[in-house]
Amino acid sequence: MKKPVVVLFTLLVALAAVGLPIWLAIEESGRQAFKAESTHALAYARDVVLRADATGRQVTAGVTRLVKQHAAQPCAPASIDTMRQIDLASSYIQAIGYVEGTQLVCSSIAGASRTFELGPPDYRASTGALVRRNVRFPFAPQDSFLVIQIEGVAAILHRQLGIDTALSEPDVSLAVIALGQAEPLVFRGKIDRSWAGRLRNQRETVFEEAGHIVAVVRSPNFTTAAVAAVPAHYMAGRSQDLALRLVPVGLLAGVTLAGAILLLARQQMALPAALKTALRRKEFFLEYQPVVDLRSGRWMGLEALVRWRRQTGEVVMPDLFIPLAEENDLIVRITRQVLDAVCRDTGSYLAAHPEFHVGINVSPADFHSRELLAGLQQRMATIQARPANLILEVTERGLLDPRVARETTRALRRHGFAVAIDDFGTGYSSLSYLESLELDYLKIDRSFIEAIGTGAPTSQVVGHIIGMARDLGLRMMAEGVESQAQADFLCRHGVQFAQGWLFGQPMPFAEILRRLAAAEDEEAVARAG
Ligand SMILES: Nc1nc2c(ncn2[C@@H]2O[C@@H]3COP(=O)(O)O[C@H]4[C@@H](O)[C@H](n5cnc6c(=O)[nH]c(N)nc65)O[C@@H]4COP(=O)(O)O[C@H]3[C@H]2O)c(=O)[nH]1
Repeated sequence: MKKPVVVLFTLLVALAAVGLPIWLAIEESGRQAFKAESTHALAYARDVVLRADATGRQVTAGVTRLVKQHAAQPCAPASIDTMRQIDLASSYIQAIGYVEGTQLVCSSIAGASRTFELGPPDYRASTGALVRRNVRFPFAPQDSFLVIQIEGVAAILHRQLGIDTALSEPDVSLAVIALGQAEPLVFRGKIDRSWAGRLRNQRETVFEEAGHIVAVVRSPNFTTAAVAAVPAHYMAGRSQDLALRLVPVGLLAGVTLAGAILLLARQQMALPAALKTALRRKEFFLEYQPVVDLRSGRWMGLEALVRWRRQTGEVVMPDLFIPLAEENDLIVRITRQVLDAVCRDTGSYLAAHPEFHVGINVSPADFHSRELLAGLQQRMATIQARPANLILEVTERGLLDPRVARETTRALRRHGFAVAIDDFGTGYSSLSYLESLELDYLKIDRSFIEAIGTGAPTSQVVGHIIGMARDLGLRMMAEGVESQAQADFLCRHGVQFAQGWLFGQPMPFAEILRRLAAAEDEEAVARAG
């Protein structure tokens, strides 16, 4: 990616990193405010259900008592006395009386001396009760009453009873609704007739509609429901309060995140420059990992692995900087320094041990560079080693261009260098393509070695790779061998060489020399004994 694109992209990501937590904080404030107002509305609706049910129970009890005791003479003085007792004992029933037709013929209010016209009922409930929503009496013309008539007994209820809650919040609307009826039994404020329908089969529900947070709660005892509607501006106020607390936290998190992104991006963008400086200061050094002959257990070679020691003392591993060096056209210069280091470290050992080899990783750019072969020849001559001492390890990525791959591998081998295909199995090289190349070794990637004996889908792949290498007449090296079981499996299946932590981790060449010398001493002792 070009630098301006990277800068623009980084800035966009940093901006998103600031904006996203703020947006999330605002969203969360809204969500929490809705939750709080839902709880608020539900509390009112549940309270109204409790009151409505208590009213219903008192009405049923009053009616049952009157019918049981005075059905024969409902307007006799004894019945009027019972009516008055019911009145006094009940917290919700205003008055109770006996009805004939549409007339209240006697009641706890006026005894049997005065009758009152109630008018026709508004509807008959599913329980058989007749309901009049709006009855006025001549002695209290300013008030209207709810009258529930069961078995000839009428209970007179004040329309505010049951919804005389939330007095400190008069803009909260409340209602008791008989399910299936369009008009509420009692209500205050603005109630939409369709709200009760939103209950469906649920016991309670909450939703936001028409500028209100609406809660509807079904009565567990009667075919009624209570509705409470809290104005949405309550939520806005609460949301603002929450946002005032959450947004600064979001802002802080966003700015920290954006700062971290910018810092990382700066470091990333500074890395190519740092790599150039590292090349100038020669900050790269090598560690070597032993490669063993699986049958004899002897070390028959090494793989050179580059590391970068920064001025701070920090050692950077190749997985982090090789891809960057490849992207920034610096890899050929790094390979040059790697070759110099290999010659410096191993030169005299290789000159004295013609059968020993060192594997060197070459990137696609090295493989395409004309200077690779000449540079190798010149260095081998200087240290008086044989080209066969070096194995050039190239990944499938480096062999993507068939023409270059064929020419380079042929030229290298003609001059005595060995070529290995590295990390085999991670690319897409076909058998026929590999057949057309001149190669010496096939290195089986660590991921397939890891899978041996695990039952993982890739555990079968190693067998196919071994078969393929055999068909191509290539010697095999397994990478990343960590257990004796893996080593035994590979040896049994004809893999000749292996490297991995089982045999030795990458180490400085001085340590390699010490171990090689110790092994030689042991062999000498064994021979003498
Ligand atoms: N978990 C596990 N890991 C093991 C085991 N045995 C070896 N390894 C690690 O596996 C990697 C083997 O090297 P690679 O496949 O060529 O993979 C190399 C190679 O592709 C690249 N690289 C290293 N040195 C150079 C170099 O000089 N030039 C180029 N172009 N690439 C290099 O960097 C990669 C990583 O190198 P390292 O970090 O040194 O990691 C090394 C080595 O330390 C084991 O038993 N278990």
